[in-house]
Amino acid sequence: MLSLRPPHTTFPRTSPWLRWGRLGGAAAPHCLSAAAPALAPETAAGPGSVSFPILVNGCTGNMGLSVAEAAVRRGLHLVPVSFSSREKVKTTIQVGQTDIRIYGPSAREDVLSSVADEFPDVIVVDYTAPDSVNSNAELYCKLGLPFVMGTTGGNQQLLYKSVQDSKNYALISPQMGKQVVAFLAIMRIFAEQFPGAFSGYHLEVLESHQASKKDTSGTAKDVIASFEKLGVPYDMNRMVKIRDPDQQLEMVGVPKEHIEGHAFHLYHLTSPDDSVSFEFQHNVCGRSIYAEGTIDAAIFLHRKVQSKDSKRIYDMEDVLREGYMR
Ligand SMILES: NC(=O)C1=CN([C@@H]2O[C@H](COP(=O)(O)OP(=O)(O)OC[C@H]3O[C@@H](n4cnc5c(N)ncnc54)[C@H](OP(=O)(O)O)[C@@H]3O)[C@@H](O)[C@H]2O)C=CC1
Ligand SMILES: O=C(O)C1=N[C@H](C(=O)O)C[C@H](O)C1
Repeated sequence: MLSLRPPHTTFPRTSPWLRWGRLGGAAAPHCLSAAAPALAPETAAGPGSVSFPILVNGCTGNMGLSVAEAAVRRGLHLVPVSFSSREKVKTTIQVGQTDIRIYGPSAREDVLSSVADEFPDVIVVDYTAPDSVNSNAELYCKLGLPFVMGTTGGNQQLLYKSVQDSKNYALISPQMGKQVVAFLAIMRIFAEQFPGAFSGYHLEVLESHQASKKDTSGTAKDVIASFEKLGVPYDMNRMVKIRDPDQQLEMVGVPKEHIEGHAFHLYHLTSPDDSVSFEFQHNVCGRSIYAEGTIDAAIFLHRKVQSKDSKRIYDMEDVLREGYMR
């Protein structure tokens, strides 16, 4: 969403969400409280659709579970194993008709190695934790398991290097939601076409996520990279990260039912003399947009592996451009 205020309006340089809060939520983002309707299996797995094995790592977490459920809805074959960071976890999780067995870290390599033998066309999806990104990716690369990395954080340079060195296939993106992916692409193109167009402007970035989110929004970092090319330097430490549920309800305007799963982002630009301002927002409630996008990504990557495409590393812009996103 882009809003242009009339010139000669002085904006506060901090907390536009607080300003909205004071406006009684008039300009606050709107979220539907009902979850997005699930696709009927018969539609999802209709003629011409693909089916292949998919292993979702991180099924004990919110995204992992949502992706596993979406995989079943879309007619993919859910491999009945997943992993935890905890060694003593004796649990199974039921997704559709499948009981997923959760293994601890010490079993990871053996179990994944058996999966690679048993399901040679498997795609692994990773929704774990920022501090697992690199070690998990290294193992997938070592075993030649193509993977979709939805988990944010970690050492991104090292992540790309692991994939490059191993010649494994991977799709890496901090953002799987189709419309947000399109927004990120537009910002990238905007910056390429008009480098420095916002020189001298001042940028404020606010992001609000569920309290359990450990890292800074990877999506916001991506958008900021475009703003920097547009001429606006930004110190990541200045980003306002809201994790407190009371603030989210009162200041940000997150619907109560989405306090435990939301991603609200606000970018506010002001000209040097405060006479012009821009605001961009993308506000997501729930996780269905990411889960569906992740399945699109897995289908895309599966096709690339099967066709032995010479390109090995992809992002969601590739998926969007090739028309794979629903
Ligand atoms: N790309 C995208 O579009 C999106 C990305 N994300 C990212 O996905 C990640 C997960 O988010 P979310 O599901 O909300 O977080 P959760 O905390 O709900 O889930 C993460 C799960 O990962 C498990 N886990 C942690 N370390 C490991 C490990 N080494 N191996 C296996 N499992 C592990 C944890 O389980 P346990 O305690 O049992 O170890 C936990 O249940 C975050 O980085 C988030 O930023 C989220 C939404 C969209
Ligand atoms: O942890 C989340 O929830 C999300 N993480 C991703 C990110 O860090 O950019 C995507 C979205 O913001 C939801």
